[in-house]
Amino acid sequence: MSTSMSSSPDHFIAPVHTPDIAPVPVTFLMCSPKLYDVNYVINPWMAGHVHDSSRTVAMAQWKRLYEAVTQLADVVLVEPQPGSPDMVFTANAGLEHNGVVVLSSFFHAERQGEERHFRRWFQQAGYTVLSLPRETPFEGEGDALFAVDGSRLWAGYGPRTSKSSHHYLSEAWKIEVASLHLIDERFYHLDTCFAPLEGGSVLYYPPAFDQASIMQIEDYYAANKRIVVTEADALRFACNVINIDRTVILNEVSRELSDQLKSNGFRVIEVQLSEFLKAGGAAKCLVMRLSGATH
Ligand SMILES: NC(=O)NCCC[C@H](N)C(=O)O
Repeated sequence: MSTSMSSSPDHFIAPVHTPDIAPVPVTFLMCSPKLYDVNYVINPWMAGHVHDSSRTVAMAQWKRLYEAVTQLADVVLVEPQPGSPDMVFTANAGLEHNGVVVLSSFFHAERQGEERHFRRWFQQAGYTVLSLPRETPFEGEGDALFAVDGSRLWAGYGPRTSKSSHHYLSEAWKIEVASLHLIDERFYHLDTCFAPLEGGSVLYYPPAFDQASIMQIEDYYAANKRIVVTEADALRFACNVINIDRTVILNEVSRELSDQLKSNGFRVIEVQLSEFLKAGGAAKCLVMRLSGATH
């Protein structure tokens, strides 16, 4: 079922139909890099890398990530589509919770073509799909992350997602949304600089946020629960982690950070993802968390 959100938040109608989806522990949506390329520049990472990535190397790196994820969770695949080279970054397809997907409304025209492919996939899989107006950019899980206890949604805004989209997210799941302002173009999505982790800790790079946002993060997470990432590790996409129970899967990071994660009780799996960094993404961008799927 597809439901369209009206252009005015006042007229937003919450979904009335949630399909029966058999719950599975955790499922991730991934997309093969068969058609991956850096074709345009919509973030600072892509500058200087147009057509500079190797699809062969990207495929080998993606397969290692796929294998690591499938050891711990189910993976479902969406078919890559010609003309959508960034589709491999399925985190940006939308945000799903309880069988409801709020579909992304991409800021850049270069990625807007992905929307119909992801919409079709979610509809065929039985999700209720909600759409945002074109003038309300929202980039899915790239900019919206649930607190691990589900008590709130952390949502980024600034370079891509608009703050006005957060109201829709709050309405979709009747959940408190904490809005965080991203102020560094290199960290243009929330999932490039912030990761709530199992056990109630958080991995983050403070300079990516304005002061009010840092205060919100620090009000929520006690000092001993905050794992602050250095700029060098942030630039290795250290915050871009796939967290499944006590395991974190991420790009190669410093020994210090890896040891810190281990001393916080995490098993650390590092997968080299250099080809995807050229487009501005890493481990977490390459998966979308789903609470249920029909196939
Ligand atoms: N950070 C993410 O969640 N995804 C990476 C998206 C990379 C893509 N080239 C983009 O700029 O939208």
